[in-house]
Amino acid sequence: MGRKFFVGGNWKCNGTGEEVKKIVATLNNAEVPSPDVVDVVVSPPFVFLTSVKSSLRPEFHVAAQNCWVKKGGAFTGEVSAEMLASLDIPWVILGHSERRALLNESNEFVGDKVAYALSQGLKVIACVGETLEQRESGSTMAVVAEQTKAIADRVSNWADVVLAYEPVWAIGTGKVASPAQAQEVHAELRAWLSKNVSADVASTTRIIYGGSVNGANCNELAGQPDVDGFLVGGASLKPEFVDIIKSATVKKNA
Ligand SMILES: O=C(CO)COP(=O)(O)O
Repeated sequence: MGRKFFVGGNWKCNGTGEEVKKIVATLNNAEVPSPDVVDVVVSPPFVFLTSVKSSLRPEFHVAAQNCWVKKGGAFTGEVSAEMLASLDIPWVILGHSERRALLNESNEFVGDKVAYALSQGLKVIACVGETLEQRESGSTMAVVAEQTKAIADRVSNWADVVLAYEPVWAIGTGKVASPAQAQEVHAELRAWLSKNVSADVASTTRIIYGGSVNGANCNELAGQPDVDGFLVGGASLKPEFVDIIKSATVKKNA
């Protein structure tokens, strides 16, 4: 079926210069499956992007955690997609729930960002996910479908998109989705893509899970048929991120 496992590390707003050097050294010294088996992408804060890119082993890649919605210009404090592209930063995370919630990024704004970043040659990790309240009221699928639709309405080529399902209630809480809960939403998202985009996009687009993934729970999650990898927060700052990268072999052997 050819969906290569994908492990992203979202460092969020963490790390000093010294800490970043340590994380990079750990990753550079780790024994991990070959790049034929797993894509590894780490996402440091903007200020560390170029130094991490140049010091990280070449088969691992970097992602920005955000970029501006359109061409750069008089937008103080923002970083544009074309700046990232000009520095050969290959990936960007867009629509993370922390930005949706704290910075009021709407579905439409996130969709516009995804389309613009793709137009500039970046690859996008696009995040969707429901809050606890939404899950408890039974609207999980409606919420993630709406978020995905705002992207699908603006994007025609999905080859450079990875979809990250990150339930808000599982982020940073230690309350990981059960393998069955993750599988259920991933399968429904894939069915949504099949119905609303195309069967081909549904079968080739990687849908990764994020929310309290760690070295102890990654293998069981990776064993789910529609879980194509992870977007890891807290544990991506620790040596156990290497164990999470290794969970790619669970999928390979499944
Ligand atoms: O938000 C996340 C990744 O983008 C997940 O964060 P945690 O792994 O810390 O729960």
